[in-house]
Amino acid sequence: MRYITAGESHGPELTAIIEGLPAGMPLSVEDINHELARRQVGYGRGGRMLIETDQIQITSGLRHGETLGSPLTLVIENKDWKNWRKVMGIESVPEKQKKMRRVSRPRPGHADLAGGMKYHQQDLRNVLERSSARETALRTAIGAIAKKLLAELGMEVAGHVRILGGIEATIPEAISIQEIKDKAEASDVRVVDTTIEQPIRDLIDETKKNGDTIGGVVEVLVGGVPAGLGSYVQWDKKLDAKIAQAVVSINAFKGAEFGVGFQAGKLHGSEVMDEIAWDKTNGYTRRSNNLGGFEGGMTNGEPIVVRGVMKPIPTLYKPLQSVDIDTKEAYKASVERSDSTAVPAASVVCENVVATVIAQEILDKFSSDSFAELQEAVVSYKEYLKNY
Ligand SMILES: Cc1cc2nc3c(=O)[nH]c(=O)nc-3n(C[C@H](O)[C@H](O)[C@H](O)COP(=O)(O)O)c2cc1C
Ligand SMILES: C=C(O[C@@H]1CC(C(=O)O)=C[C@@H](OP(=O)(O)O)[C@H]1O)C(=O)O
Repeated sequence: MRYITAGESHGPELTAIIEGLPAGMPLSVEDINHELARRQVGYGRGGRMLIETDQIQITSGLRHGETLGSPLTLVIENKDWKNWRKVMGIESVPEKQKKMRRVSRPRPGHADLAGGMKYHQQDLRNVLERSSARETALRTAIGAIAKKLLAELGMEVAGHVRILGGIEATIPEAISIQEIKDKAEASDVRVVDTTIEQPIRDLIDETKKNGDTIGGVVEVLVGGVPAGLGSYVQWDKKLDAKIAQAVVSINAFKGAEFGVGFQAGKLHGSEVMDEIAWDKTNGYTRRSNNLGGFEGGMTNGEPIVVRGVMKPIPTLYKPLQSVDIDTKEAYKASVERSDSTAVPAASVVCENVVATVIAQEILDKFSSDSFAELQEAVVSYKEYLKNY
């Protein structure tokens, strides 16, 4: 399964084309809209989310609630477009109009300066429109389809915020993936640990008042994944590496780790490796899941546990020092309407990009022209694993 996304943040709409979904998979607009709505909420977001009500239009690849196996086209309208028609029009316009909302003082941490230099652009809006995380609405929509596919095959995905602006959540050890899902859903900062909800909201308010921003760490868990997805035989077949790429490709994400992750550098082997056990009902199991479900670039049958770190939002209402690209004089960076933090929303994006990579891997491994064929293949593979 492959996909491509298109669309500017303040253009008329966002579009994605997905190819390689099996035919006959049940899918509804509601499945996708639910996920889009989850991405839009979250304490700390700016004014844009009050304008948009992201809704999917499916213009190909679906008939009577089932995929056709042909390319699926997704469209999301940008409601804000009506406020930007003059700035974002596709027709040629007089020089004066071209300068409307021109950006010439690049924001440190955003794509503005590097993008302007690379693409020979003198209006940095031509960079920021596409580098904006508005695009993550589409990746969430694609992930919603992936999640639907995974759910039909008995795999569940949950995501939550572990750290926001330095405030860290404590997670009970025995918590199930379903509980994480439900608890994170019930909170506008998407934390499972209710004791830190208010302190986080207070910190976001304080940060916003100071014209500053905060980042954090999100965690995604995937349960029910069979052992043997991904491979050690070639570097680019390693599934943990593909997931890491997907996580770090989310705007503002700077790193990914699995299981104990970077802590592994401080621990002994005896504290990290997951001891192997076997019983008749479940086949092989592990006594711990320190490696986050991966060995040799392959799933090992334990839940996948992956975390991503998001840097603070680069646009600051109290802007940092920059340089005007016309005069080369020192100026404060430009200020665009912005979020104070988007970590809760990004936890939803993270769930969805991870789900997409796993769905891609499953569609690669098993016969999947039709959904029935895929289901049968997965059931029989799981049975084989149990008897291995
Ligand atoms: C859901 C989400 C919302 C974001 N909102 C903003 C925002 O309002 N303002 C901003 O400057 N950056 C925002 N970002 C981050 C920028 O898109 C990102 O920093 C920028 O594209 C540069 O890419 P990089 O940080 O990955 O290097 C957001 C990111 C995500 C995931
Ligand atoms: C539009 C979204 O996020 C945007 C991501 C973003 C950025 O620079 O990445 C900047 C802001 O855009 P605007 O200036 O239009 O408010 C965010 O709102 C979205 O998540 O759908």
